[in-house]
Amino acid sequence: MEQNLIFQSMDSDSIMNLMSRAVQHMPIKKFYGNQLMVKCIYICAKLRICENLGNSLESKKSCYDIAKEVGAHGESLYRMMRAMTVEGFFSECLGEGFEKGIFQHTNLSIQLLNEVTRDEALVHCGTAFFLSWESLYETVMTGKTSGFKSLDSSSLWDFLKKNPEADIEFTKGMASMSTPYHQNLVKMVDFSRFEIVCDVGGSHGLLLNEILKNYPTIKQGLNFDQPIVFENLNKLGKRDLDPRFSDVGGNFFESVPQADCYVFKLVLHNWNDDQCVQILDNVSKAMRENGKVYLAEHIMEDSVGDFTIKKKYIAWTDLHIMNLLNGKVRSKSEWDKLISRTDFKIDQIVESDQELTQNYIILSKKVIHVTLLK
Ligand SMILES: C[S@@+](CC[C@H](N)C(=O)[O-])C[C@H]1O[C@@H](n2cnc3c(N)ncnc32)[C@H](O)[C@@H]1O
Repeated sequence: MEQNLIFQSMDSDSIMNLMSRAVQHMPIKKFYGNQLMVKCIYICAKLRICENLGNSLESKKSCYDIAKEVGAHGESLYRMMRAMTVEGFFSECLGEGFEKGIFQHTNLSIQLLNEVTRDEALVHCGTAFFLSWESLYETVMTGKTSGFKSLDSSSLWDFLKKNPEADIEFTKGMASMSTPYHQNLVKMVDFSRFEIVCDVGGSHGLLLNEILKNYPTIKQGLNFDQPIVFENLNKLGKRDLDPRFSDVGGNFFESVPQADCYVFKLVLHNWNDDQCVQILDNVSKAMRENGKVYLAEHIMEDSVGDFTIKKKYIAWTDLHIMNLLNGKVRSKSEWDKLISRTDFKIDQIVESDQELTQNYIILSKKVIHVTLLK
């Protein structure tokens, strides 16, 4: 009420000045549009708007021509791209000699020409992740993972099972996000003494394939995941895989194949402690003598000091996993507590010196001393 009276006594220029100063003094407002940009980026990735615009920073094209080629509605696409220019994503060619709706790339939009970046954008900005945030309120209020409820499914995996297109986007996105770290992960530890290596929840199988390429003495590589993942993956065509590589479909809550080395990359962080104990019990039952388990995971650290890219990534990943997957990014003491409930002990933690590569938590079976009583 009081504020309205102030506005009434001011001319419109002063009101604009006041408003723009308010925005400057309230940096909180810069976050409000993030969800809109996420959706716009998803649409650009999905419809390959950026490739259609051209393959260099100099390329220019009418959004109405793009709309025709991708089957979108011209004026709506124009208004979406115009809004994105405000965030520096595309620039609109304005002024003499330009008809309405001609756009040019910027340093942001050009990034979506990269297939890996596009795959990541499709997952991060895609339906499953986007909708799941709708239930964060419930997760925070109840302490129970609720993100999947917004997907009208009993879990993320159930949603992916029902939506083959989203499942393929998820698997391709995981492959794109994983690949940059494979070289480090293969070299950080020595897999040469193992005969059968099983990548549990191996999805696309690219890490296992890299392990096989680097360790010629390994006899067999088993890529273990849900059967539906391989069904969908194989629809994309033949994969370029080592002859020792094979996909094995199954459910790690029931059993895992026999092997002497088990790799789990970004798998146990998706599950709560009880579920992890159940999975590791199945590994314990199947593991050959002197076997080892390699958990490739991020480790939660105290948030003292600078907020590095790694800390930011881990903090958001943890929240995302809490809301959607019933898991967490565990600290060293949380790993100690969890592993103490299993047949395993932690042999060693091999920390990566590369900012976003996971660390290895290496497990072997506890030695059980049996005292024979006479
Ligand atoms: C976050 S992805 C990790 C994929 C891969 N390890 C990577 O880092 O790129 C988790 C994987 O666990 C698989 N998974 C989920 N539930 C499973 C189950 N019950 N049995 C076997 N695999 C499962 C998913 O299909 C998915 O491929």
